[in-house]
Amino acid sequence: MALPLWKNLLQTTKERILQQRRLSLYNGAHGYEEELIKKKLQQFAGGSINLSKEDNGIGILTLNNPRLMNAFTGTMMVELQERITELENWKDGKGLIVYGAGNTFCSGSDLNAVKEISNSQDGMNMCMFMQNTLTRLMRLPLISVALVQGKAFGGGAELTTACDFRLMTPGSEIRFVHKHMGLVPGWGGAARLVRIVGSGAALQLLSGTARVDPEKALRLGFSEQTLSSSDETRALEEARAWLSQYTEGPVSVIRAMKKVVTAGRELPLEDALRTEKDIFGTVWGGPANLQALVRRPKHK
Ligand SMILES: CC[C@@H](C(=O)O)C(=O)SCCNC(=O)CCNC(=O)[C@H](O)C(C)(C)COP(=O)(O)OP(=O)(O)OC[C@H]1O[C@@H](n2cnc3c(N)ncnc32)[C@H](O)[C@@H]1OP(=O)(O)O
Repeated sequence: MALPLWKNLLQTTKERILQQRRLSLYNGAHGYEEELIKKKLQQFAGGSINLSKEDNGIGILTLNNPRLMNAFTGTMMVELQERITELENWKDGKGLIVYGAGNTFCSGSDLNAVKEISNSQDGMNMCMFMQNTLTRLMRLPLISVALVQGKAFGGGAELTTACDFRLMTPGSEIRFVHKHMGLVPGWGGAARLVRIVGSGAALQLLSGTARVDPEKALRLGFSEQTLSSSDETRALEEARAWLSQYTEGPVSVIRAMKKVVTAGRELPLEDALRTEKDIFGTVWGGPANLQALVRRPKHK
């Protein structure tokens, strides 16, 4: 007998919460108090994280606090988590561009807020909150690009590592300034940077607080391309065009492709192979596969 609607909705909501708990890196077992840190972060207001979901399946996530070089206030950290949840539930999503308003990327945490949460408990909870959020961003079944204009400093540099790719505009700069703050990365940036550029280059960038310009980023394999324009609008159009070459095609196949690569990157080999098999099963004999068998495309 079908469940009454309210029970069905409750079940779905419960499943979604459990799913998000499963997805999260940290929970109560790690001493992580999400509701506590969210309440604390809400005390530091300013700026916003905006998301527009376009018909072509590409989302545009805007870090919007240009007066402070798009530094993350507390409410922006909470809004980033809310936008990531929206993106996890966007079943037509294929790609994502993350960029900053005012022709600059992000200069990390809002130092005004950082001063107020410099005690250990708040700092560790903020660290776990942002690691949870950026890990979910990294695992989205969408192909993601950080469009770096101007400066990506500190946590802003770490945010670029949670995207699949980075595109940089002329004159832009990524810089892990943590050492100057008496810190190491706390949002997961070190763990991801090692996997992107290797441990040697990562150690040099972190311990040397090197200015990574577009040319250096290309040499390190940290950036895919230096865009031709540093004009905000034209750079966004170039980023859309670059990403579209990878998101062109059936949404089910693009999302499955990101999932098999995520499995290959994160799982031990045999688990990755089994996950690939399971994901293969979701597209084999599916509409896109059957249509291709009729069309018999020539791959010239
Ligand atoms: C886990 C890492 C994480 C953490 O520990 O929580 C962090 O990210 S710590 C923060 C790391 N980031 C920084 O240290 C960057 C600090 N900012 C700068 O170095 C410079 O602002 C800049 C990014 C190089 C840009 O310099 P410039 O072009 O000269 O602009 P201004 O410095 O004049 O900045 C304009 C305006 O913005 C304010 N601002 C900039 N960054 C921040 C920030 N992270 N927090 C708060 N406010 C910031 C800056 O103070 C200016 O405002 P006014 O002083 O009111 O004019």
